[in-house]
Amino acid sequence: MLCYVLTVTSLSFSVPFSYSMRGRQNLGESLRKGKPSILLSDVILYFFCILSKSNGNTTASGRSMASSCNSERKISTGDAGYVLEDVPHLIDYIPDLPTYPNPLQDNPAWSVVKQYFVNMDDTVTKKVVTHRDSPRGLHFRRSGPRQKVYFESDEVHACIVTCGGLCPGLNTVIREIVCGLYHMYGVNKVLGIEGGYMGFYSRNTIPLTPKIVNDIHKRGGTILGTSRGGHDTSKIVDSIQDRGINQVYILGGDGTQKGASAIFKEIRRRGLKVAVAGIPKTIDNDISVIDKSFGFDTAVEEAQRAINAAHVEAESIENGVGVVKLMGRYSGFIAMYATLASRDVDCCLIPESPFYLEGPGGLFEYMEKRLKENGHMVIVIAEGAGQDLVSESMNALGQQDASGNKLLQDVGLWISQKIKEHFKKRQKMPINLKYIDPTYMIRAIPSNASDNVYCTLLAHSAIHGAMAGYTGFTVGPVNGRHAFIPFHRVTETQNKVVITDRMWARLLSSTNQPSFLSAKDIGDSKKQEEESASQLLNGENHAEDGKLVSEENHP
Ligand SMILES: Nc1ncnc2c1ncn2[C@@H]1O[C@H](COP(=O)(O)OP(=O)(O)O)[C@@H](O)[C@H]1O
Ligand SMILES: O=P(O)(O)OC[C@H]1O[C@](O)(COP(=O)(O)O)[C@@H](O)[C@@H]1O
Ligand SMILES: [Mg+2]
Repeated sequence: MLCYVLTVTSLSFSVPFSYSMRGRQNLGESLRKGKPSILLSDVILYFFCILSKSNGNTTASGRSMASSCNSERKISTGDAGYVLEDVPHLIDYIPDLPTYPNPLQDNPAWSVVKQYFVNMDDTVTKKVVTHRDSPRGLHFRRSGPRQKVYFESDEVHACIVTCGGLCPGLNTVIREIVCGLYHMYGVNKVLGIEGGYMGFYSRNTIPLTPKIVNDIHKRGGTILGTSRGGHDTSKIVDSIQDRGINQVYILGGDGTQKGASAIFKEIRRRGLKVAVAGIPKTIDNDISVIDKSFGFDTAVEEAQRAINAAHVEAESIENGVGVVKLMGRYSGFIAMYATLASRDVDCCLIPESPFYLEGPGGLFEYMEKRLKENGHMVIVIAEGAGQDLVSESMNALGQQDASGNKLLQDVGLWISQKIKEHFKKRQKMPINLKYIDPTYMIRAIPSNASDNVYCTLLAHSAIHGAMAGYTGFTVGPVNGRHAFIPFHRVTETQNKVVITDRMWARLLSSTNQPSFLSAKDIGDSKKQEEESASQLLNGENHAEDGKLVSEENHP
């Protein structure tokens, strides 16, 4: 049996985790050295794994399993270093809830599927690259329809809310939740909460039906509106309770998922039969664990148009320089993928890779060389790149938005100005610079075909999970298979481009830009890389592994 109790585990410090003996030795070693960079929660998981060896249970398939009662996490272990990090369920705090047959079994579209209910023991592995002796590592519960559901169709009163910045695909997810609930589960009471979290207690609601949402996937933005700030947990839960809502679908990024986790905890504290499901949204692809976020593909595709325009402009004039700013507050995935896809970019600057302007190996030296060779060049810069340099020269005040996110200086304008000033001094090399900032244009478009399909799967995963009584979870693909993931896993760390991964090397070799790293930096990163490779083999699972770039996905 799985169970969990409440502890505070959000504090982040560092020790690697592994189920294996080798991992235990590493943990001891790391504790002795005080090595930075892993999570307290993983330490808890580690100690649990040792303790749980004597606490055996049997799964539906008859294999031995052990389960955790020592943290807020719902963890069970199995043979060969198998660890399942499960998500909460309504029966964890409301025992004896009745179940009902899943209405999908009478649905003509679904009943033809050979195995339309997911096996209760199916889990999805976080680690796909393994060695013969390495432990199986961390797993998440596979998403999908279950044989028994915990809500009757006419009992369900769902609501949907969208929070944080815009992202292509929000309307598609809204549409697919409404249509999926209606067509798969016969649910027809769905409310849209207007204007983000604060809309729960300060705005009207919109009834959502398949007819109302029929065409919305063709529009950018969110028909519900969105906001930053204004998260008041008890007022939100009061509103959920007062309105008789029992399924809450929350679309948003890392901040939103933290808010969703607080809502889930308050709902559980009050003992309400309300399922809370998160659908991760971030155009920056900065949410960890999941393979990638919806809207990201669309953003990369749309960025091509801006890069192309910059290239056409730059190519048409002597010493033409095109500068394109793309979104990416802390993670440079859009800039990296847009650069790799375009082949017209000569330099890509991202937050994860610090750069400098002057002197040997700096940006200006590279620009001079490139302009001499080619007569024009294109620079792509992520909005969060070089913020330390910008703050230095602009005396930034450390302002924040309503959600507490750091407000960034316009690095695109800043770098354009710096480049102009530099080449003005170099009289023999006058340049012509065009700066393009397509950021909000990219964010406001509807999702492309592949994101639309992806949004549908995310919406369906969330619906199947909520109907099956799971709660306090977010959904997303892990190594290509959709899974239910506990909130804390996606909020503890951010997904970032790993500049020691092969993907960044591919980018450097395709643009030929300097790495801006000193020999010492390279030595340090190599050491880190070796350490993380050995941690990977020891079965440690870091939420910050950048799925889009990690070696796991790019052989
Ligand atoms: N730690 C937190 N706890 C509760 N709510 C939060 C937290 N961080 C952010 N939020 C709320 O989540 C919503 C969206 O957050 P924001 O950071 O703006 O966007 P995103 O979810 O895209 O990261 C806001 O309403 C904000 O108040
Ligand atoms: O101007 P806004 O609405 O605050 O949005 C700017 C931010 O939104 C983003 O597009 C996405 O941020 P979130 O996903 O955290 O909302 C960032 O790239 C950007 O810095
Ligand atoms: Mg965010």
